Amino acid sequence: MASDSRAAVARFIEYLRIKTVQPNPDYETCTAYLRQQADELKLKFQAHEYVAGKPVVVLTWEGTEPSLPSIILNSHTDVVPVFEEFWDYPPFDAEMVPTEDGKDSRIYARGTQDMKIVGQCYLEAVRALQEQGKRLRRTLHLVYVPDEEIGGHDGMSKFVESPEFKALNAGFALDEGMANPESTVRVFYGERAPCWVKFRARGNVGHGSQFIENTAAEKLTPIISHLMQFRQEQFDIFKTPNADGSARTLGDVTTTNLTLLESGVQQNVVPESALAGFDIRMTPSIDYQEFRQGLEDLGKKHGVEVEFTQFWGDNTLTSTDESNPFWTAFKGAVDGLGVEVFKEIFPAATDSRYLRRAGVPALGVTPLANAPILLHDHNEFVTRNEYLDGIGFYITVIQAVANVK
Ligand SMILES: CSCC[C@H](NC(C)=O)C(=O)O
Ligand SMILES: [Zn+2]
Ligand SMILES: [Zn+2]
Repeated sequence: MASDSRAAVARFIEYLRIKTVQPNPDYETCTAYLRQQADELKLKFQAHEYVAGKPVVVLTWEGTEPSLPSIILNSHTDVVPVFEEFWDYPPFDAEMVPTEDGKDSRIYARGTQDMKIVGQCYLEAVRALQEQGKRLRRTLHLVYVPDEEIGGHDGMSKFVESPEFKALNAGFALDEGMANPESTVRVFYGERAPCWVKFRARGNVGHGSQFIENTAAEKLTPIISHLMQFRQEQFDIFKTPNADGSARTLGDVTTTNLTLLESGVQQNVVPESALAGFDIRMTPSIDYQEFRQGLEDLGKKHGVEVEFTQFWGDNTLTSTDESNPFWTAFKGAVDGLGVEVFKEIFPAATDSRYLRRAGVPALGVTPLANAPILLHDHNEFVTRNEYLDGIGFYITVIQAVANVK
């Protein structure tokens, strides 16, 4: 833990108060804050703008063996919008509210869980290690990316393609995970891939009182039925326990949701067009290209246009066995802390997918056990002790992975 926990909490609060909220995040103030941190910690500071106004900030602490592949400690700086009227405390004040037993305080702010706690813990862990006079073998790059919450297309996606990224010579990365109401810390070694597909049907029009044939809705209906049936099959699998009796997780199955329906102008007019859009998340064990082809064939069979607005075709997983020395180091460190980890596939999409596809093994971890899942929710909070324990977690874990030989 940091030697001065009061100051560590004050810095977290300062970070939380920066309104990096989509759709107009204040990245300028955020970058100034990170520059200040870099100055205090004597870290090399770089800000790269692959898209104007959307900085990727890299803070570097050189290791004693800088030729070894480095460690990326990644976090995104943006946060999702709020419905302020549903919050008990202003979402960008980071108010500290004592818990009922008086032993802790809740810090309420958008981004506490997702994921400013992680970004600030990295900084505090480096500060504590420096105060202890430690040097690490491998170079650390604390990477602060924009726009993860809207897909990372102008952030991590562009960064991993850049010469600046290649120059980092990264060998391993830590990124975000998710809180766990259970007692274990969730560790994500892969992600489900987004497949966002739209089916647009066009058909005959006419008076709503007639038997019009080949209407747009008539063409779209079997497609919706087909995908709803697939949804049910997967849901049934999800509800069936594993052979060892444990519950399946979302990462084990493919989910399908009908999220867009557009059609119609007036109730007695048969519409010319109808659209159904689905948010499908593919579990990494299926063949993504085959799945995509199946959707294209489905559209063709019913004479309907198919458009993929998002399709992630890579299912690289991070090894969680002895073949990956960073996993061994990570697991040994958390075991030493008495923390039990639960390995999972992340149900949604994070910037880790860009890192894994670029060949950098990544683990997604947010050290919040016995904590409600509040990302994107009203009244998002973490407690002061969770934050301070998080710093302790990273002090141990960062040393372990950065000292891998
Ligand atoms: C396909 S880009 C969208 C990214 C977003 N990420 C999260 C973590 O919510 C999602 O999975 O919906
Ligand atoms: Zn996040
Ligand atoms: Zn998020």
